[in-house]
Amino acid sequence: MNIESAKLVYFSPTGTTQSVVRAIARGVNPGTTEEIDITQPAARVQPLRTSETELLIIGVPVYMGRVPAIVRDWLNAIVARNTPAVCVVLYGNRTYEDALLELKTIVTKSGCRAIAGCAFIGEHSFSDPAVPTAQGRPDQNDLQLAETFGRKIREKLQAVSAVAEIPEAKIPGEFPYRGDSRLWTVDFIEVSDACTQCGTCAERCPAGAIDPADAKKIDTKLCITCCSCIRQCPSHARSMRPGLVKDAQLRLHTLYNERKEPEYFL
Ligand SMILES: Cc1cc2nc3c(=O)[nH]c(=O)nc-3n(C[C@H](O)[C@H](O)[C@H](O)COP(=O)(O)O)c2cc1C
Repeated sequence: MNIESAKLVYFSPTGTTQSVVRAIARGVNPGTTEEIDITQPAARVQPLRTSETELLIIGVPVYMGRVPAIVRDWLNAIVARNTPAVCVVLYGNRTYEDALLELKTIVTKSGCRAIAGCAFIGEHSFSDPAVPTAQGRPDQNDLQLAETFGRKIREKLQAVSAVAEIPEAKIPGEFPYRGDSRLWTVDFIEVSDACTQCGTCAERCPAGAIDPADAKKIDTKLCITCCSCIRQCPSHARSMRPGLVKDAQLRLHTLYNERKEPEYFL
């Protein structure tokens, strides 16, 4: 079967998931693509509906070994009918535990057929140039591999005449899921005098945790510690203050400095 269109769906506060999903789509090379970026709260209001005639490439980062809780309700609300789906997780060189299996299970319950899955490595959200973890990932090699994976998906689709004939991908993982998806409630962002109150951080925060009227005010109950505001501040006014997250940054840098390689399952 020929797939004429693909929907690229991703939650990607620091951009690594987005770039791998796009690279896979380049390899698949469908006629048309539509991007559905669910990083912002406003994009998670409408549920997604898909059909058998389009390919879904759906990506999330791994948070505590799991699919981020912030997008789980939206993912569970997807309405699909036999839609072939590619499940993508990005993790920060520690481990993806059961996140890929969890994503596959969610999309399957929504009516998709999970025909492929992969786990790629992205620079850890807590990484910075002084204390890096998986810095610069995904790199050129990763993105080339993502394109190759995309081409293999295309071949898998072309070898059959209907979605029901495509074997489901065997995804590693355990149930009950091992990771505890509860995130830390922590006041860890330092805002310096360089802040111009431009509002970029509040606009891009995936959790709506930053007050648009005062970038120094953060609702720690909503904050998901994704560090998008630190990365995207045009004045470099935001940083991590000492504490739980900063300690984790050093721990990750020390314990997970050996390069891991992407894996894919078809
Ligand atoms: C709250 C939180 C929890 C995370 N948990 C894990 C984890 O369990 N294992 C891991 O290897 N990386 C973990 N990471 C790192 C992200 O999975 C990784 O940096 C990913 O590439 C970020 O994707 P994005 O750039 O699309 O936002 C975590 C990041 C955050 C913010």
